[in-house]
Amino acid sequence: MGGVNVRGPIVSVGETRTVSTSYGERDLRELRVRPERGAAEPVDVTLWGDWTETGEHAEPGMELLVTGAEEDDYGGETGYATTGDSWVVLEPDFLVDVTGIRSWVQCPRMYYLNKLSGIPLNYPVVKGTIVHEVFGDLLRGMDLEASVSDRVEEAGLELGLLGYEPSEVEDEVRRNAAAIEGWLAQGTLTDEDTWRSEFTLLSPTFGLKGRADALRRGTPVELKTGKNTNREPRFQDKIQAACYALMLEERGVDPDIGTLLYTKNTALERNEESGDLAPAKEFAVGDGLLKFVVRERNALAAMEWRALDDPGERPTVPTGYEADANCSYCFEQDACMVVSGRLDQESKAGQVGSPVPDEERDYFDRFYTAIEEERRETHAEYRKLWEQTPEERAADDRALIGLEPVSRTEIDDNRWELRARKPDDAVSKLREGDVALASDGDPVTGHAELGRIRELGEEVVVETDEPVDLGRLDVYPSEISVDRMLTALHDAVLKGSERRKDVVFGRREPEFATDGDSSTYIDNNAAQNEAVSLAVDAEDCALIHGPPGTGKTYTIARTIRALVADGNRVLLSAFTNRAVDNALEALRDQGFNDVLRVGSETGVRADMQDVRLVERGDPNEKAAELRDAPVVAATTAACGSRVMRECEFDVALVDEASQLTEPSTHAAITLADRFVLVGDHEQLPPVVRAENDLKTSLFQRLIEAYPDASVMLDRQYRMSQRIQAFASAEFYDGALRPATPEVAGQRLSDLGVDPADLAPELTGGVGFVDPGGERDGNRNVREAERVAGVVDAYLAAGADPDDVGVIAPFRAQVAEIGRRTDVTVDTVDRFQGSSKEVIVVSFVATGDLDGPIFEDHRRVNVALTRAKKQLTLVGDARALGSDPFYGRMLEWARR
Ligand SMILES: Nc1ncnc2c1ncn2[C@@H]1O[C@H](COP(=O)(O)OP(=O)(O)OP(=O)(O)O)[C@@H](O)[C@H]1O
Repeated sequence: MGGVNVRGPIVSVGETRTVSTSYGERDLRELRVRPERGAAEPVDVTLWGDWTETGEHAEPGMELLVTGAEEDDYGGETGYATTGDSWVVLEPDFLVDVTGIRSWVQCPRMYYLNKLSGIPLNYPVVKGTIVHEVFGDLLRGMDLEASVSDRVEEAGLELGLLGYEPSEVEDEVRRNAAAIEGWLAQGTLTDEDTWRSEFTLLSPTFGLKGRADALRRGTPVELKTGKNTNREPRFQDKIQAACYALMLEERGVDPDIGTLLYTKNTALERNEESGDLAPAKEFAVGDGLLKFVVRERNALAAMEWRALDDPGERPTVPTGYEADANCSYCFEQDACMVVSGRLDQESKAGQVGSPVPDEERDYFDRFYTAIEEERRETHAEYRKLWEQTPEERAADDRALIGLEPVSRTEIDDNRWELRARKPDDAVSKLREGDVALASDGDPVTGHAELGRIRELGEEVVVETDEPVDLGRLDVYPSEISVDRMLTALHDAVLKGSERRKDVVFGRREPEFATDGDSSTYIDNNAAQNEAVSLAVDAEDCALIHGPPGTGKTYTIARTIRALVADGNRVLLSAFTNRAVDNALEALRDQGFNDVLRVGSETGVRADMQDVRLVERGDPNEKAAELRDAPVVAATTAACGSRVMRECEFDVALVDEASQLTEPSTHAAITLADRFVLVGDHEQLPPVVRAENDLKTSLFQRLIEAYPDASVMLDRQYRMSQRIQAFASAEFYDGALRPATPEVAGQRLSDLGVDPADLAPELTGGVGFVDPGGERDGNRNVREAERVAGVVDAYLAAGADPDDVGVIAPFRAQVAEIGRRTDVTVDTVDRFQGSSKEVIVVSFVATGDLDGPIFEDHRRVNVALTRAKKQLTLVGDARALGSDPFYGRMLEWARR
């Protein structure tokens, strides 16, 4: 490709004109752009021919990329023009999923509706998934019969919920698989190396991402479980395969054909169907088609840009008029009309139903925008994969680089175990159990596979579908939580009970039954008892505010037992797997075992595996397990899965609710008639990247709106009197107290440590140490050394290493300290929800205060409330003293 690349924000957009050239009449459109991403002086860029259509979607402020442009100087001023080799891309940083383009070319409104409603649980979807799995198995050389029965069994739960018997599904899958087998057996397709299944592709140039079903000799193959008796592939299917071809071209492969495999064709009866029954349909991947794909992608990206950046009254959404589609043939027509009618949106299909009240419509619009902003931030994370050098990415804790591949071993299920040696000092955000991008060293243009991290010690162990020489492991910024927030928002407004909506949308105060029943649930803690009563009596919702160590988990377990005893079916949910499992453990401790844990094998704690719902098995049994369980426990993320969205409950109880965005909370509570939220809005808020309404939890909003629907647990079972005093005064109006004299009077000496062996500032419950030193970026080496010294002093005085923990505000400092000690060192976010006998906090800052721990006092609250018997603060007294809040903290610590 010759020419130059021009990239930058658009300043102005001209009109399309037709001019006579030596090639005849041609259209052109001029855009003014600030190249070098806005750093350079504006220049004119002329889009020729079909690219003028992309120009129609362009608006000032959008980012434009033109590749292979040629310089032209009209009237003395240097400008650029597209050539025959050029690509024109609008908003290249907006990463469109290939499946999104596929629905967009059918109808832009279908793309929008799919985004809102997600992938529902229905038979074609489940069957499609099974056939895809079988396809992958066959490519990897597995026996057909074995694969079919294995994959059908694996889908047991979903099939059961849909009322299907394994034998009928197996028959149907077998018939579909015959198409695959027949095709694989054809001719020369025996050389294994020419095949790849499930290929993850990311395109920085075209702003595309996706996962191709398979590659055959470098050309894309897509599997469709429907029929197609035309000679040609269906248009939208072709577009999908063409997207993958485009991304392959960017990597230097030049696919000239694409293949669609319509597996249902082999299942058709020849005497009843006419037409071309061959399952495999190839098409030529021409330049014209690829350019069409890019133009469609540009139209989509422009719509998404307008949804956020056009100062219209409501976010722009597609109406369907953009497409020349016939709505009466569309499968989505009903859903389309309902969404249009209820949300009062313009739609080609028309509207049914009456609009939801204004406050709900406004809420929908506001959160739709907030979620899309978060999507943009997520895209910015993807971008770092190619914009940052490997070293920058490693320094940012987003990658482990310089791994030395040790082995690649095929394990059961045709999966691969990759092993590599990790350089000693490498740290990152990655944790065991995470899904990450494993690559040969370059995650974008090299060979990369998504895999799950099994071990993260001296050796890194990752499991993938295909073998990779493991040279680098990257954080993979999944869009799934954004997608799930959107479906949860859709469900919250368009589904479920009116009563819940009345409370959530501020139309009615929550109500409570007043049947005079004054059962005692907990006899040694009045606030806990009141909380259980409130939850049991709630006709809409109850809010339980639980400061650190106040027995939230204990109260949750007691509440669930009481609700079940009253005949309720309960959904137990929380932000993290850890909190869900903790609550289950508390239930077990209270003698209640009738629970079902929904979650992946790696997500669920080892001692809860026995109550975990295994999806594989007999459909009827599996469906009954889920439908009949009195208590189902799952993270809020799992509540957004297509299986959980089919479930109904009387009450949803959500722990860690103050860490959830409103839409993520909806994912759990729309599944139930009533809900109970448990949290503490004085601790960590929801973790989101965008600065918008997602930062405030539903818990916080409701507790401020309906204080009468809440109870604060005010007795804490964790900290000594001395330790809890500051948090109580600063965050809980002085209302927090030790639950018992034993809790209040805990001391270091209870651990067998003799305070006489320690410097005075390391004893007495709370202490402060100023090591001097200098903050350097996000670390302070001198302070790290001193923190390690403090830890050593506690250990030397007899403390058990398991009883000591260190909290630091930045991962760099965590690493710095981690190198010098073997006790647990982590950030505040990782420490929320846990505690230690002795905690040492490193503040890092010198001079002035900035950085995450200092900006948000709620983070400090978490850091200061993890210790039971001794809390030692290490920092620069001058820096801390420069702020009133930290000044008070210093005073307390030095007392
Ligand atoms: N009413 C009670 N009587 C006796 N012990 C209790 C009571 N409530 C809580 N506890 C004990 O106090 C400790 C802390 O309780 P729990 O783990 O439920 O706190 P939490 O509020 O969930 O903590 P976190 O702040 O970490 O979320 C546990 O050991 C628990 O058994």
